[in-house]
Amino acid sequence: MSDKRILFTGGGSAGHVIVNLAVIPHFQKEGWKIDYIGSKNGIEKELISRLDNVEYHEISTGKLRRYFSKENFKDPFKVLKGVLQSYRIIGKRKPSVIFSKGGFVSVPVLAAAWLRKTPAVIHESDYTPGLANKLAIPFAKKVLTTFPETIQHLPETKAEWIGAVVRDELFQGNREKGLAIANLDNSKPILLIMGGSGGSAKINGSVRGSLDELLADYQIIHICGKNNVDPSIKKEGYSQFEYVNEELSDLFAATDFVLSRAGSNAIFEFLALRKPMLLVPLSRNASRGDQILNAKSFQKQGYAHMVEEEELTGDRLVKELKRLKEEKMTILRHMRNYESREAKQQVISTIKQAGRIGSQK
Ligand SMILES: CC(=O)N[C@H]1[C@@H](OP(=O)(O)OP(=O)(O)OC[C@H]2O[C@@H](n3ccc(=O)[nH]c3=O)[C@H](O)[C@@H]2O)O[C@H](CO)[C@@H](O)[C@@H]1O
Repeated sequence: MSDKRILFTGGGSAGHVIVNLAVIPHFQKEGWKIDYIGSKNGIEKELISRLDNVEYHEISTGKLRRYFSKENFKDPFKVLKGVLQSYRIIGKRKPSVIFSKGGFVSVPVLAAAWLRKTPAVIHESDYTPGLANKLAIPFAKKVLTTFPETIQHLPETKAEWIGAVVRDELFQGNREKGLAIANLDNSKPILLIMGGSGGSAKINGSVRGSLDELLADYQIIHICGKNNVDPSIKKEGYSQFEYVNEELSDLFAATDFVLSRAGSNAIFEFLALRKPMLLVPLSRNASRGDQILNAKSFQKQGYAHMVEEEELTGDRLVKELKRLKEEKMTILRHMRNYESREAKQQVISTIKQAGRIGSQK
């Protein structure tokens, strides 16, 4: 067997795992051994444990909060423990290269990689780098970006724009299967609602408050987030899910329009699949405002309409979703200008180069 070995990290939310899920199968096909460092309870553990032949290692993690909390005093020790644990794992598994998709769990892993002199590559999918990636960049050899504009926020010698990495299987969905899964039909256009991988209370509330008006125009697939399904709502044409794994490609194939948060991975998936979208980015009160930049960039290029969270009311939602339907052809025309670059292949070859393995098989 081959001794090619790679270690992945990234987690906290699905947005920090999905790119790993897209590239891991390619490395597996080429005979690489795969290790993954993640947290004890993060979504990465659940998503990675669904894969065969990936060894998952848990480490202690801290959260980098922008607000006061007693936990802020304990967290530096947890992060330090995470560095020591990662240092031991890297020493034992001896990967030739490490790939990080970001999130808090990745910071100690990258610090340990640097101490072990193991080359590391980071992927940043948002318009501006997140706090975890900012801390980890000094330890990395390369930083790959989804948005071309992100390059200006990164060290020139490390930054490389590669575009969005989308999972292959999302292009292989079947509309009829998707309709059957959601118990819907072809009588009205299908609106898919996704409030990010964790769901959005704000979007869920606005949608449910205007459900009858929305159902007059659309049938709805509502991915609400963990514990957010409301079983008391039983309306024809309205189908709820907590979180979707294998069935996502079929549900996407059944989708005509999208209402979504503006997480980078999700919106590039909708663009690659040519789904006109209305975006409600996470507000500046709850984040560094990266989703607002993601959404503005999409709006500027004609791929999406956008409503800021503070302006979201039931009436506005109904009005904007009617407008989205009316402007479908214009949005699709703009979307045709987007070329889905060979980002995945580029990520893979950059990772291999960083590990000085080149493209040898
Ligand atoms: C609250 C928060 O911190 N959000 C951040 C997080 O978003 P979040 O974790 O929501 O990430 P994204 O929107 O980028 O991606 C979500 C991913 O989960 C997948 N998916 C979602 C629902 C589902 O049921 N099944 C499923 O597979 C989507 O197809 C997509 O690939 O990471 C993104 C990428 O760094 C950032 O832009 C967001 O600001």
